Amino acid sequence: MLHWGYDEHNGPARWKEVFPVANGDRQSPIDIKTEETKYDPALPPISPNYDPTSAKIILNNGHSTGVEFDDTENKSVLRGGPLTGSYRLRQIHFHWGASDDIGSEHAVDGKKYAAELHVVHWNSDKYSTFVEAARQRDGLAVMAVFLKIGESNSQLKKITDRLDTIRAKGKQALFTNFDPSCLLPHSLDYWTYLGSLTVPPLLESVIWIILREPISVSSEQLTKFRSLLCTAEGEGACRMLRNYRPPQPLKGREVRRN
Ligand SMILES: COc1ccc(N2C[C@H](O)c3cc(S(N)(=O)=O)sc3S2(=O)=O)cc1
Ligand SMILES: [Zn+2]
Repeated sequence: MLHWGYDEHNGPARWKEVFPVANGDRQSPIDIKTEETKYDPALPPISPNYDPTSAKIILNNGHSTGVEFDDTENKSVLRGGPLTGSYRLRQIHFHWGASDDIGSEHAVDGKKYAAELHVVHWNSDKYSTFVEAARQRDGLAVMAVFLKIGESNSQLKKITDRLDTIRAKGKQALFTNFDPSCLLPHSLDYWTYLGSLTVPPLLESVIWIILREPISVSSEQLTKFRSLLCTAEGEGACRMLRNYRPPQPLKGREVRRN
């Protein structure tokens, strides 16, 4: 396998050849069986506090698109929920499929949404860099939001309207004055479990916080994601039609809800 991706020759089924942790005990995503989740009265609300001036750039990294934030100080953090201390906002990105009936990474009772937003944070109380935190069991916290096909999402439009300026892999553009809270649903009720990055190197360092209420996305907005390229300018154009990893074995893990 050359470079990992989501096609037959380099997709999730083959990642274990280069990243053996793909068969580990706390891999993500998972299918959340709601009947088996455990209500935990001790779980407090999650508390995102983001400063819009933290936003820096919007980019196409070849396997997703998203916004990167200035994480050189504690300006935008996530606290509460299952977290101890504060986790610093690093980036947001999306996962989607080749058609509207698939695309999310996590599933709920076997149901997949059209797409999934990930808001990535790292434990800046205990670790000094993202890369160091990404190697620790409690190093990362990713908040996931499901995108359900429906009305066009006016907040998401701020991102989908810029995708034609970053079509090729490696392209980026200035993107500031953006608070990702605008993409969160009304309710911050969540499920939480211990898992991993869903992209190589699949590090088992993520505390997952999955919001139970989805936000909307229109079919036209999703089409814009699928028009992104996973190849750089001048390379043979290959469209980013899908970039989700399928659900992985739970291996005895507990999924709690607040
Ligand atoms: C150590 O090598 C890494 C360096 C950087 C990254 N990043 C970019 C990825 O898009 C990506 C995907 C994540 S997901 N789907 O939430 O598990 S988290 C994340 S990232 O911002 O950390 C990942 C590993
Ligand atoms: Zn992700």
